[in-house]
Amino acid sequence: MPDFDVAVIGAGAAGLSVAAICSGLGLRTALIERGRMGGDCLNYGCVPSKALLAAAHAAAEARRAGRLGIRLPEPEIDWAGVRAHVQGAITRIAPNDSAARYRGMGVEVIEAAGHFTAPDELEAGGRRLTFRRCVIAAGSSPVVPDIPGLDGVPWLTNETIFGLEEPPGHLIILGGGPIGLEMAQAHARLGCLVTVIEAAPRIAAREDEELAEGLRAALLQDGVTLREGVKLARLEQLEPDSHAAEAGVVAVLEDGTRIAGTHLLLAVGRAPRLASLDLVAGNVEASARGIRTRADLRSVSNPRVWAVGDIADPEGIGPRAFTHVAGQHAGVLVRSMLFRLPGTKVDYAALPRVTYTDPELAQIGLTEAEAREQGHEDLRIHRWPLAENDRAIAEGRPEGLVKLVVSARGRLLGAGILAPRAGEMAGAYGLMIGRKLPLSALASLVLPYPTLAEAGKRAAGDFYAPKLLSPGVKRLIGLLKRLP
Ligand SMILES: Cc1cc2nc3c(=O)[nH]c(=O)nc-3n(C[C@H](O)[C@H](O)[C@H](O)COP(=O)(O)OP(=O)(O)OC[C@H]3O[C@@H](n4cnc5c(N)ncnc54)[C@H](O)[C@@H]3O)c2cc1C
Ligand SMILES: NC(=O)c1ccc[n+]([C@@H]2O[C@H](COP(=O)([O-])OP(=O)(O)OC[C@H]3O[C@@H](n4cnc5c(N)ncnc54)[C@H](O)[C@@H]3O)[C@@H](O)[C@H]2O)c1
Repeated sequence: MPDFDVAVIGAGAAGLSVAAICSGLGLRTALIERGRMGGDCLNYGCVPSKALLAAAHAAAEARRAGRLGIRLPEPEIDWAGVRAHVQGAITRIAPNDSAARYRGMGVEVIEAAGHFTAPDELEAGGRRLTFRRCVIAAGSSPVVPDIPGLDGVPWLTNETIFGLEEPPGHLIILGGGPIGLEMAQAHARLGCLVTVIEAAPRIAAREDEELAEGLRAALLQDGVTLREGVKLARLEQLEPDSHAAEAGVVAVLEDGTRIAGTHLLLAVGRAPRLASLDLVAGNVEASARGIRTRADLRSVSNPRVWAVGDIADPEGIGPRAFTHVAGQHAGVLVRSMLFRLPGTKVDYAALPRVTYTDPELAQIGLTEAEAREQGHEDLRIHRWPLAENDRAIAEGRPEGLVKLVVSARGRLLGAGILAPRAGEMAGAYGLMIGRKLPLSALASLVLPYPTLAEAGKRAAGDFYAPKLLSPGVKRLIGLLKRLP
């Protein structure tokens, strides 16, 4: 008889969801965590980043109130107050993820590092435990790139930046993906100089080019300096002298430009946390992208093992590092591991992602470029600019757009939104794509007026406009008007 029905390694978003479900279904469940309960999302990711952005956006609202005829003085940034807000948000949410709460649910929480000792056995905190099923939910950590000089300079990652006691004078950010861009706007709006260095030709390289263009304009407006399509040659230590008030870092670019900053943030991607798990002992195959699993998240090599969250690499398509994907994975596990339903698969067709800048950039399903790469032909692209949306105009925020990627037969493949709080609009598009609803469902939806969401409905309506206004329909109306 194994000690546990299910042993979960990692108490981040993925592991917590799995442990709660398993224990709720009456399984003897162990949850092994070596760091802080709640993992990255609560402690070093989503929660502190969104809390910091909220403070930054409040400062920006005050600065742009002049657009509405309200003149406010330049806001004073109380960094200690901002930090208290960020830490307060973590503290307020932490009880939901706490060891005490999970023990109360009947989960055996082991606060130690865990690793395999055999295909059906783990060691954690000096204790050996056997399991029927093991779920690896050990997450990912920031990539530390191999850059000459990095060893000799101080640097930050998402694990350390939220702990800064003073605001950075000049924050240099390596990487213009979601972490880099959210942190760039947050710090710029809180009064720091910010330079983003992005090796790819443009920031937000994965996002739709038109939407990313609008985001770029917003960041430039906030005073962020963007260096795109340029590589970092090396880093040098900046000693304090009569010119530089503070010690710091000099980023030397391949084109010879030297950028002196007080702090350096690494935001160049994530790597799965495989090293400490002793996967060989567990007969668990992995690659640099994560634990290799089948579409139902079961390990390809050890049938007792599953992987969820950032560390999972289902069918070689690579991880999708989002908290809502961790939740989706937990749902897949219920069907595949617990109920043994055949044919269960992860499905990312309707997956949303949001960069929580202002405006937010939300993408649900495929971008236009992704749809073309996947071989979809005869695509219809329908846009509606916020400049044509009454609510956006009334609120003085007419920058942004909704862009729909539609098949010739009227099936929504993807939706991109650049708008304030765009993420709040993602749900309807996820439902449309996930449930394969025809575009007419969106075009005929009655939405409250005036809302930003109407922009999507207008874009969908555009698909039908040529058919509605066709000569045939006009002829039919001409005939019908003669009827009494
Ligand atoms: C700055 C930032 C902002 C983000 N913002 C968002 C956002 O707004 N929205 C969104 O959806 N996603 C966001 N993400 C991504 C999101 O945080 C991750 O996708 C999510 O946290 C992954 O959850 P996880 O459970 O897979 O991993 P993690 O949260 O990393 O949890 C894994 C846990 O396993 C533990 N662990 C590792 N190895 C062992 C071991 N050997 N023994 C015991 N314990 C171990 C770790 O200590 C950790 O607590 C953000 C990420 C970052 C970095
Ligand atoms: N709002 C959200 O949901 C949110 C927020 C933050 C992070 N996340 C998750 O975390 C993941 C990681 O985010 P990220 O921004 O670190 O990674 P990323 O992989 O999304 O982006 C990293 C960027 O760094 C660039 N880069 C790589 N090496 C470089 C170098 N040496 N010099 C300059 N640029 C370089 C890449 O071209 C890329 O644009 C995201 O993909 C996402 O899944 C989500």
